[in-house]
Amino acid sequence: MSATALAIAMRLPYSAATAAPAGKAHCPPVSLRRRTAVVKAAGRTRIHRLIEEEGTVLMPGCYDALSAAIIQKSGFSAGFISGYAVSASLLGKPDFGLLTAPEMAETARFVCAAAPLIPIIVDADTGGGNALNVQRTVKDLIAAGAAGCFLEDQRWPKKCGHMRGKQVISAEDHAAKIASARDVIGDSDFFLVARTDARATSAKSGLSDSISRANLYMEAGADACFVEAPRDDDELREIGRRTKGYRVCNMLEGGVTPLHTPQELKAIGFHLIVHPLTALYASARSLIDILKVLKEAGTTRDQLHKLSTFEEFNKLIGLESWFELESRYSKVKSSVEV
Ligand SMILES: C[C@](O)(C(=O)O)[C@H](CC(=O)O)C(=O)O
Ligand SMILES: [Mg+2]
Repeated sequence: MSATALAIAMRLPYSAATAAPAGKAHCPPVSLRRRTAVVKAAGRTRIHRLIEEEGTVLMPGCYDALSAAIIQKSGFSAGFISGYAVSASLLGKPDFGLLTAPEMAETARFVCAAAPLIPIIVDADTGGGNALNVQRTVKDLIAAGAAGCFLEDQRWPKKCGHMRGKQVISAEDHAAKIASARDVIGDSDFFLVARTDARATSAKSGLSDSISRANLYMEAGADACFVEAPRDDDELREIGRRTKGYRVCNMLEGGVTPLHTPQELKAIGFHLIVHPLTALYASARSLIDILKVLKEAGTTRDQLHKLSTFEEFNKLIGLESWFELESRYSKVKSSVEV
């Protein structure tokens, strides 16, 4: 029996089943590791605390430093870096498995620095490969300052959860990836969401398959599960009833899942509500509209109300604090010269 299968059969964290034999051991004994896992499951990350305080946490998706700063300024208590949106903004390409894990980690560094007051969960897609690649990806995201990630069970090259043509890897292989992520997270303040895309693989059995997968991934060490792309309210309710632990719901404008408020989703058992594309679609809409004006009229002077003002924008990115810094160090310089 493989280590993963053993871990799953024994309902142990994968790490416990793969611990080195006594004598060579560099891992704590199984009993200790299990206890550690229990303590972590009780949840001591920023995201656990937010869920405990707020019940449901509404997380808009961002795609760069500026959109993250605006999310923080708008008063949201957490944010999400959307793979779909970064693929679009950084590469100008669809969510089709083209964005790489290092590109996302680099984006996460800029985003987390631009919104330091709120925890940011990152879309890690499939984690960049197998269980070993997952460890590198998660380490890079922790180093970038991220507060957690989503890790999905699609076969690479993946696609946006609401597109056709998705495939998934075996449940056991993804459980191993979740266990491997859990091991590398250790004591870091990092929240692990296991996503399954199995709903789309069969109209008949997709929902029950994705619910069993979500529960398996929870046992492998995830903090929350995310069944992607339920089709209607009955399916949302079934996910709320039959999956374990904290649950993520994806509210994609134009996707296959009906849109709901956090209160409505709370009532059926969801905790983290992602609006991954609201900011991206709003920016695209407003760019399309104003650039049309500029192209046709050759000026924006009659449409200035559609733009952020010079003052408003400079305030948004904290210009005054940079003037203050500049003057502080100019004084130091001039006193040295005198
Ligand atoms: C959440 C998501 O993974 C993302 O990249 O933002 C996407 C977006 C979406 O289409 O809702 C996904 O669901 O695959
Ligand atoms: Mg994604």
